[in-house]
Amino acid sequence: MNSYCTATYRCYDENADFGKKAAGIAVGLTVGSWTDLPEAKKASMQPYLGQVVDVAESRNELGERYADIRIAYPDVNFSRDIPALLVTVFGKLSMDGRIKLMDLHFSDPFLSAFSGPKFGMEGVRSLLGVHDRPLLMSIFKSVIGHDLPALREQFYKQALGGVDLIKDDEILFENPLTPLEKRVKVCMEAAKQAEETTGQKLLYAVNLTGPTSKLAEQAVKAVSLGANALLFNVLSYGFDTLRELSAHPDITVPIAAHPALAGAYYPSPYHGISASVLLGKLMRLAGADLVLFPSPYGSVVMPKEENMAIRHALLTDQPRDYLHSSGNDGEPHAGRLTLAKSFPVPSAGIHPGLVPLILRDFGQEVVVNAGGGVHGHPMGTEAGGRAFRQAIQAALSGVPLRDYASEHEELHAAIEAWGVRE
Ligand SMILES: CSCCC(=O)C(=O)COP(=O)(O)O
Repeated sequence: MNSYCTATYRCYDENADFGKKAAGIAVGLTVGSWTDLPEAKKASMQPYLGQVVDVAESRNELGERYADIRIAYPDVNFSRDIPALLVTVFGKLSMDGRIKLMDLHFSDPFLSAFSGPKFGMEGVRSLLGVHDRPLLMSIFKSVIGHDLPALREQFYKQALGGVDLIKDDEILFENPLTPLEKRVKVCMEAAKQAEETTGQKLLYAVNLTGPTSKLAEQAVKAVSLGANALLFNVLSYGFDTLRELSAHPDITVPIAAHPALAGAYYPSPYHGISASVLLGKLMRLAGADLVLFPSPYGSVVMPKEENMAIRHALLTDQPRDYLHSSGNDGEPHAGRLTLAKSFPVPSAGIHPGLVPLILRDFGQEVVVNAGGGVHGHPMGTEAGGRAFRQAIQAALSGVPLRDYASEHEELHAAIEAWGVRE
């Protein structure tokens, strides 16, 4: 029986016959010359022909005419990898007028080729031993041009503040002052030293950079030197690179996906790929254990409904049928598999006064993440981490931040500096 992956597009055009447009896509991105073929040839091409599932015409709030078009693509047309799927459903089409890829549905056979996140949200929690609250991540800031002792100092202060994860800045690449090998060594030493004081485990996501052909080797080396997490700029390398790293048997640490370049894809209503596909479905499918994306509250703002759609894509159960051999009769049997959940990490311009909003929208299934909001704290980096932990505790207890701050000086100072949005 044929199986299909389905793509939904929003296509803007004042005059187009959207039914014709949809048929053109279904044919053009699959068998190509359908209309010119003799009947016998048409019949033999049928299994490879895209199918128009739905065409729903409407107008937006500006009065512009559009249609949501759904096309099913036969799995037989493409190999089971993300590059092949994306080139099929949105390769040439991405350049053909005002059209945006809004959603993707993966067939079970396609999905069965992916293992998804190796750790996922629960795996990350288990590594840290924290299951009853949102996690807190801080970001190295002002690291370019600094040497190893300066980096170590910054790491140590962040760790003492009670954060669960520390990530490199995504713009920290291989450099003579703080090369990855040395960075991992000094930072993991600082993590150990801080743990003696805080009693808290910590993951350090070191930025994996350099030529694509060397990435796996670099990652394995980082892990062998003690790195316990990786940061990866997924969109500059491609989803399949993430999938390879995530599936690599010797890369035994969680991978945090950075959204750098995502703004070139999702913000326009007329072009690109929706945020929930780009930073939700595809990141999870490719194996990101944590996914960073702009929040609706901070300095780089994404509309709330898009944020919630990403959240849904990262967290919702996606049971899938798959075939495996039972080992007894050698026959394939249907089983049930679910991709592990990816931890949502709404980011950019986050400060403690925003924590109640983050928890309201994401519940406990979230990593609160901040760079400037930690290091820019009036009492310093360590106090910055504490202020966030206090804000999380207040929000979990249902206590207004200002009330909680009356007995917690770090939170009080953060609120004085940046205010509260509840
Ligand atoms: C746009 S999401 C990525 C956020 C990020 O990587 C970052 O460095 C944010 O830093 P901030 O000082 O704004 O917390």
